[in-house]
Amino acid sequence: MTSLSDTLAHAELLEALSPAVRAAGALIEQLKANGLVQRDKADKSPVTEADEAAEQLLEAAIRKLEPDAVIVGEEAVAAGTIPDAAARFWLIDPLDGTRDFVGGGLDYSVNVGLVEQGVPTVGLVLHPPGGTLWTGAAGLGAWKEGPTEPRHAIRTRPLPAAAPRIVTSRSHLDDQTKAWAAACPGAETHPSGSSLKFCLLAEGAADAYPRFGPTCEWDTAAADAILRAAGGTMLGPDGALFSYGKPRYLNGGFLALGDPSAVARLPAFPG
Ligand SMILES: Nc1ncnc2c1ncn2[C@@H]1O[C@H](COP(=O)(O)O)[C@@H](OP(=O)(O)O)[C@H]1O
Ligand SMILES: [Mg+2]
Repeated sequence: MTSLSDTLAHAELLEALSPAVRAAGALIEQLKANGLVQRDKADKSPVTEADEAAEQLLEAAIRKLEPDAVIVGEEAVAAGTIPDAAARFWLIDPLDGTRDFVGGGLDYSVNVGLVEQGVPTVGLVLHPPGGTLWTGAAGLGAWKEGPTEPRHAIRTRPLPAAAPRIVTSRSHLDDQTKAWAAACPGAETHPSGSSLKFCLLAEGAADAYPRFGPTCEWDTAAADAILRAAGGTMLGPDGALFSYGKPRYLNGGFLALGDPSAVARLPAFPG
């Protein structure tokens, strides 16, 4: 069995997994260029061969580092492989934003996150169309790198006094979210798809991401780790830090913030 002392340090995990996440992104782009075959899962959400192939690649990359790793992957769960939550486990969403992806949109991402004692501690998020990779690890910091920008540290920004930027789901925008955003004086709202919303907070390009409806833990863990490592926070409806390893890996609503002190200056969440 792998013990905590056997596992690689967080910085080494980021280094070892970055090429795998990039390879998964390249595979997704290649399969997209070849033409996608789409079908509906039991929950009626779409899935393609790109989701499944990318998850297999990522799972193999984690197993190479940690043969006994507990890995919770979106497509494996859909196929009935649902590991019990452990003190240390990985969450993979090989293609977050599949609806956008199959619709020809570009807001989709590859996500790998590590959870330790309920806290997301390591995260990698790739935007395959743009080739941008965000990474972060608890206590170490967060980084961004892309074709036109070398790897550099990112930080969240203080909540601006005027015109805070609120990111919301494009495909699951509900009335509660609209009402919360409308109650923020002078706010600009930007609908977008997938975990990329957290990355905008992490790099200081947006301030809040309210989500009232459910998501799954693999949708948020990787990007949540990056956001926290960049100085942000992620709160549940009770105002406590959002935790992982919940029943069925199902998330309730959350409020992700770039500036943790913003919670006192924004409308009450969930209201
Ligand atoms: N009712 C629901 N229950 C669980 N997860 C949901 C959900 N509605 C949406 N999601 C999740 O929200 C993700 C999309 O987020 P967004 O709306 O911000 O783009 C989807 O990820 P996938 O595309 O990986 O399936 C999906 O898992
Ligand atoms: Mg997802």
